[in-house]
Amino acid sequence: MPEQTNGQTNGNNPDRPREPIVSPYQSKYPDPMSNVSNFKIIESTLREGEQFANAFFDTAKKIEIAKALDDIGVDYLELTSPMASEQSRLDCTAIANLGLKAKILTHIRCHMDDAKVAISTGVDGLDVVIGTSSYLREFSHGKDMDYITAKAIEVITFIKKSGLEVRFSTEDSFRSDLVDLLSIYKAVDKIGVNRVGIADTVGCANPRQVYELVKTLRSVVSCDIECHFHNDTGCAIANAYAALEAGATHIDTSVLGIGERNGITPLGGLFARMYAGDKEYVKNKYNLHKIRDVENIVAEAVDVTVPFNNYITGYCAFTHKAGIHAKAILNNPSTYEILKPEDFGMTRYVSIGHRLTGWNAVKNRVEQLNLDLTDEDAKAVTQKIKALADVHGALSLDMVDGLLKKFHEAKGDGTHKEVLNRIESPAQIVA
Ligand SMILES: CC(=O)SCCNC(=O)CCNC(=O)[C@H](O)C(C)(C)COP(=O)(O)OP(=O)(O)OC[C@H]1O[C@@H](n2cnc3c(N)ncnc32)[C@H](O)[C@@H]1OP(=O)(O)O
Ligand SMILES: O=C(O)CCC(=O)C(=O)O
Ligand SMILES: [Zn+2]
Repeated sequence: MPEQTNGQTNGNNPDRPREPIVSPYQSKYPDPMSNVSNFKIIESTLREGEQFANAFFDTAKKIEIAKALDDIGVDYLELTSPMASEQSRLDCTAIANLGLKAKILTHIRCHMDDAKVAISTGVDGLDVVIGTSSYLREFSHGKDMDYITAKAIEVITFIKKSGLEVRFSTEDSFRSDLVDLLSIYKAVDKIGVNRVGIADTVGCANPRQVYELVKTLRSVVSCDIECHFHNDTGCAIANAYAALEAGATHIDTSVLGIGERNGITPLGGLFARMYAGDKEYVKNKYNLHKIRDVENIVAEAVDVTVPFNNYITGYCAFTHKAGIHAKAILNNPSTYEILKPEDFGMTRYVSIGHRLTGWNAVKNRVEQLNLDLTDEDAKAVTQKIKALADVHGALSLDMVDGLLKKFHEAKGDGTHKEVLNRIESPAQIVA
């Protein structure tokens, strides 16, 4: 049994019962609009992620990340525009030639020059974007909707002629006029664009607004619908889920959510959310055990640590602490877990060396250590752990084990109660 030293015991027990995830609020009937059980991931760590403040990926690192994401089974990899720099262009070509299973896309402005250079890199498809909100029309490119529509048609037609997949996206969609949006999406759908994209560029949208816009768009275009959500106001994962419920087909992600400002929908967070929606679809399609590896590669590359409360891989994502939780978790992990750690290559821990612990969790540790102690004994040691933790803070698992072993030894000659009374500090346990 692998052990932790920070007061945590591995509570995994394969003999314990597990139940399927069931929510009484889950609809009993299939929703024909919803793509929660049928979606694709456009992984943009190598595009949006490169826009993260700390990001600088050299060619070798981009290739390492691309391969790691390909191992996970993401459907697409989106790369920085080849117009960004000469090295960006060379990197696009290099990754397009790796022979990965994922389709390779690059991201360009709605501009013929960009399209020509992008096509020459050998990627499988181009993601074309142009801002349609009044902010971007006035302060970014300065073009009106007539110009944007005509240019979109010209660029898409050109890309299609080259045989590549093409997506057309409006930047800042949620601050754009609805009639403008639907008109341009209809126009590009008519000429055979493969996907249209909605982008919450400033992270202003909420799930209800997302649902409404995607549902409306779904009734207007026949092509696929991609969605891109920034996380400025904390809705990026929920918005992705709402978009899929409303009929979107593709979601943009990045590893750890890195991107411009505080980033976009994180890949791991999307996995967690979608697993709760349709576990079998997510487990069968994606290699969930690899998420930790790619997060570690990216975290190191951009010089950050994986957040303590990260979805799935945060250090406490599967740690249970309070006595009430610990007892129930040890009886049946589904009581307090919606995600099975083992499905993600992770391990559950039960933390017992603190003042919130309960005798059931301590008794479980007694059993793991094969000690012959009664329930009353476990309760007595639990009280000692609490008393020590009140004064000295949390005890490590080694300390808890030491206390249990000392108590157990002393039981042989009947001095266990005295031994417990004598211990006034953790130092005395190891003495
Ligand atoms: C919301 C997003 O994240 S969109 C993706 C953002 N990605 C990037 O910006 C990629 C990295 N960018 C770059 O390397 C550079 O900005 C380049 C190479 C794309 C352009 O560089 P520059 O020519 O020096 O222009 P600059 O960055 O100052 O301004 C952007 C130019 O693109 C134009 N533009 C902006 N958005 C678009 C668009 N979607 N479609 C067409 N043109 C656009 C602007 O009007 C401006 O043109 P100007 O040169 O006539 O002023
Ligand atoms: O191309 C897109 O759909 C999104 C572009 C982008 O990064 C954004 O609008 O935030
Ligand atoms: Zn973005």
